Amino acid sequence: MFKIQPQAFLFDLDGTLVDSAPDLCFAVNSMLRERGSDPVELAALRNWVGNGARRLIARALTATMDDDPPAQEWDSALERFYELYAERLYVDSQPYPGAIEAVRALHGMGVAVAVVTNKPYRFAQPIIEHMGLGQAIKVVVGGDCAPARKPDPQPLHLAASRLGVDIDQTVMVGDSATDVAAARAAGVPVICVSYGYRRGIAVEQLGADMVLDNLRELPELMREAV
Ligand SMILES: O=C(O)COP(=O)(O)O
Ligand SMILES: [Mg+2]
Repeated sequence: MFKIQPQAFLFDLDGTLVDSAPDLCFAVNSMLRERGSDPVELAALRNWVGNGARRLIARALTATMDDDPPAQEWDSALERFYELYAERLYVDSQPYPGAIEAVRALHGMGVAVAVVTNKPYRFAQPIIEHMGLGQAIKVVVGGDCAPARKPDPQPLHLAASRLGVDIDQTVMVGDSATDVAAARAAGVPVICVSYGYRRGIAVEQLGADMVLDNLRELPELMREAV
């Protein structure tokens, strides 16, 4: 599959390494309740994650209000969500099966690992630490770290440069069309997981170079390619 033996993997976070939707949903619903709105279903919210917190809140407000709220209300809803989510980053969130062992195995093989997420850095980094991956994941690029978020390729370039590897020596691993588009824009191969948050798009429609059901398969592929 790989034309090159990659020096680094760039992992998406939400929907790829961690099922973060339950804690996101709790914070979104706490915010909505405070505003007097009805809560949203976890199943619906899973389809709204992946384009950053602002878009998540915009989707939640649009789904629960008859009319679009005034601009300053979007901002205050987002700020309140940030406060509520900060208190609860990993109460019900779970790493996906195989994710932790895959990252550790790649690290042990001398492959550099970064996370490139649209989640704000201040939320992403503690989740990675909590999963026990703070040592293995050398670089975390959050949605607020580069001038633009995925699907723009800039966060991938930033991650590669912080890792000290050429972008051509990296492979992106993600769960969504956003990740595939960012990888294509950066000209790097992309692997998608068959689970995660895809906004209703079938995994076969994403146009990934490879689909994996479990990230545990990734270090095996690297070993086979040696
Ligand atoms: O949209 C978000 O906040 C996070 O999304 P990502 O980790 O899948 O990039
Ligand atoms: Mg994702």
